[in-house]
Amino acid sequence: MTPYLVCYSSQTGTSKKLAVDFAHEIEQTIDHDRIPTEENMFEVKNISEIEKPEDLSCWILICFFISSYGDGEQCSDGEQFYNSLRHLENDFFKKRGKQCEFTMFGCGNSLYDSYQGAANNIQKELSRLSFHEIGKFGKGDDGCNMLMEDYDEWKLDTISLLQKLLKFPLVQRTNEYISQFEVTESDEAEAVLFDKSTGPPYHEDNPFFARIKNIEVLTNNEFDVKKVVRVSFDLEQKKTNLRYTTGDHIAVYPSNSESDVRSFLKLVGLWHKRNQIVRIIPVGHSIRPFYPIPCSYFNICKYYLEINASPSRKMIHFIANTFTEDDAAKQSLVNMTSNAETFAKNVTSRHLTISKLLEPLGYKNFNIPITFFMESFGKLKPRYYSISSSSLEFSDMVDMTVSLDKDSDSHFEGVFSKELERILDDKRTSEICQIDTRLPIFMETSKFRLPINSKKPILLICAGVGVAPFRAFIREIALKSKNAEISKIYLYYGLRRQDEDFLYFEELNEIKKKLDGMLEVNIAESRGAGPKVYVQNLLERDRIQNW
Ligand SMILES: Cc1cc2nc3c(=O)[nH]c(=O)nc-3n(C[C@H](O)[C@H](O)[C@H](O)COP(=O)(O)O)c2cc1C
Repeated sequence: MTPYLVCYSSQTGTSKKLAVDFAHEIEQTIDHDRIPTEENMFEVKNISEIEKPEDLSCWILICFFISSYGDGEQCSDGEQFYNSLRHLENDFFKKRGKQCEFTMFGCGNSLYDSYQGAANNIQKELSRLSFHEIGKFGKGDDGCNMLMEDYDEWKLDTISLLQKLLKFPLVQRTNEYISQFEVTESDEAEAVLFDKSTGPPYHEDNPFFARIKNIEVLTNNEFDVKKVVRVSFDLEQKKTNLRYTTGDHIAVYPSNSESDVRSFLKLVGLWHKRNQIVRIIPVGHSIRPFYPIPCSYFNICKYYLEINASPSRKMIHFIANTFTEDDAAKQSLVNMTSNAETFAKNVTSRHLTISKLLEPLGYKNFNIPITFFMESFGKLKPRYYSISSSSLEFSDMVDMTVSLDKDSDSHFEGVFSKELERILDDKRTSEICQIDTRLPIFMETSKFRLPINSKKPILLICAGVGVAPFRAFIREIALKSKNAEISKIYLYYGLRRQDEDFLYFEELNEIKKKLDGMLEVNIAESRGAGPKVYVQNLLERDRIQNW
């Protein structure tokens, strides 16, 4: 067992990514030749892997990375841990003569009322149990695109504090880049991509390649600026045993577009070698390979590496000082990173990818090894969506409703949005209007559920594509209405223009007729011919109603 633990709780992977990075960075500062251990000293674990909170005293120090969900609540992987923690008596660890220390970094979004609720709650409980907190409580704010900035600043302070307290023998750091990977070219056959032969159970590390049964555009605007599509997947349940409950989430692994892969491989000088099979093996223990070995450069970049991730200020600063000898290019990057606000304005808020950022400075002026990006960007993350079908109605099929992320001003397009656009194009051009595409998916359970057997009215409030899970709930209630008494549903739905982006218009009208007064649809139109109306205006109007 290692003496130090880095423990994360995460819904969509941000905290996990930071925890892995933190362990990796601190390991890099330790001179392992002068310390009698063969393994790394910082182990990374998901919070759900800690069987009981009493076990926390096994480690000298625990560095927590905790994300908040719901209304300042724990992510699903952290719920059980937090509940058990709350049941321990005051000063639990002190009374047992244990001296335990922790650091805390929370991931949250300041637009939520309970900003950092989950991290705050764990911190409070640990202090009550006489865990001693070291350093500053770090808070990463996703709300103003500052999460990575906040993290980098906290990391710098925390690592130097831990170095002093734990008295590690330190390696001398320079601007020199030392790769954490060993790269060898190979003439072997490529390993199977996303091993399709692995059967159930399907999960994040073993997604199911689901066939797209149907894809349709739900919006109706001339220039398709805000396009929303419904995608239906065949779950092939008899074979896969994949199940979901209405209100759950579906996660999809997108792949990077060929043009993005081309730009990226040109940047790292490997486009001409794109089909070369390579073995890229991590040297230390802190990074695990997230791609098959051996694999071609092209496939690593297309299916596994997050090449469109947002570059951090620290990363660009390092590139300026380490990977270019061109003074003009260097100076331009140094200016860009001079302070957090300039960087956020010029890079982060413009959604610049690394290829787009460096292209105007000339790819030939940089000599950046692909391994640097493998360390910095990591694995292509799955994208999570609310399921918009009812499992009671269709157990063998799952629908999701996706708004395609496209910003014509900054030329930004989301990775999955681009892929869906391509699939729509393929469908349009194929003669029989059919699609033959499979995408890697898995299911994620959630706490978002209809009340059980309640006769109370149900109030559903949403805007735009937020109607997705409500469509599933409404369809489910309509199905139940055949055999049972149901609650009255009030839907408050904000949209821009009824004739353009009223998603599921016909479906909702049909259900409304069928439910005979038990579904009330209230539309707030913000860009229609009349005055701007938002859902809050309708709620204010109807607040006297007896919901
Ligand atoms: C549905 C939802 C609810 C959220 N609720 C909160 C919240 O109550 N408080 C908060 O500080 N952040 C909240 N967040 C923001 C996330 O904590 C933040 O984006 C974080 O970086 C996600 O980390 P993860 O990828 O590790 O799950 C919420 C995000 C989502 C999508």
